[in-house]
Amino acid sequence: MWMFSPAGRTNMSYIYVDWRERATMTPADAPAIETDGLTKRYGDTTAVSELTMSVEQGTVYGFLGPNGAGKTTTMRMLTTLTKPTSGAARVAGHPITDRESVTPHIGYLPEEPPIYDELTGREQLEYAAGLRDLPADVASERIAAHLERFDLLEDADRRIEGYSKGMRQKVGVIQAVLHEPAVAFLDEPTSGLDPRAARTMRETIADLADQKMTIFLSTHILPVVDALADEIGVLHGGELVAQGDPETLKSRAETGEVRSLEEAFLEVTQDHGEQAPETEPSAK
Ligand SMILES: Nc1ncnc2c1ncn2[C@@H]1O[C@H](COP(=O)(O)OP(=O)(O)OP(=O)(O)O)[C@@H](O)[C@H]1O
Repeated sequence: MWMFSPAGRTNMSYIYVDWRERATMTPADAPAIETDGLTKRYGDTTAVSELTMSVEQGTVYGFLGPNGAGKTTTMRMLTTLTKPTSGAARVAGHPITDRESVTPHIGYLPEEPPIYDELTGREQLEYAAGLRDLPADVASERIAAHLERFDLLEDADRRIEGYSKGMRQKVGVIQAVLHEPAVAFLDEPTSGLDPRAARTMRETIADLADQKMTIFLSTHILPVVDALADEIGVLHGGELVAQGDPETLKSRAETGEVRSLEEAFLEVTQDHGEQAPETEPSAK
């Protein structure tokens, strides 16, 4: 269980009292995520091809790729929502074929957060907490703290049907991490957020990682990845075409020259001629 520090939102520091419970869910030496030849085909389309990767516990993994690269398909396989055609993966130490074992340890923010228009924000989060069997007192404390952090307290008792896209996104993210999963899969978490909310989101992700939650972060906003990721993987045409820590990816092996993450991204994905990714702010 966690709570805000007495200084509240101003110093943005969470205090997680009970993170050990989460940390022990994954065997101490097991990677948070490991895949071996993970492949998904839809008819003639190979969405993900022979993906082999490993993500350490308590790290932020930036998962990049142009549109159609296979990022969502990968996340859907790792969150047990779709079955691989071949290959294997373990999340939090459990094989993804064992859905019941994996799901208690993961949270997922998909592109469209699964929320109900007819509920209020607070009811939606209480519902999500109930699905995760959180005790009511723990749930209400966490919900209140998250709502405050994301500046949603005033709107918490309004129906979601009247929420903006950004407010929906905030609810979606909160419900993905409310149960303090070992691994959170976040697909474009800053989507629709204004600059202040986007900053809160980045700080929240950093805090969660500090408290040993593994964050699998997919976004086209490269500065967010540059700021947060311990490791980056670039998917292209379903294949992992580059992997490493941000500094290694940005330095050109031959010359040692350091380029921006955007330049590195464009270079490793240039063969197939995709457009430049969305950036924040625009690079030139
Ligand atoms: N249910 C499906 N049926 C058929 N093809 C699919 C399906 N889901 C994804 N694909 C195909 O798989 C490929 C990878 O799609 P995916 O949505 O995983 O990419 P992405 O990297 O998440 O893209 P974006 O950045 O645009 O969200 C694409 O060619 C897509 O058309």
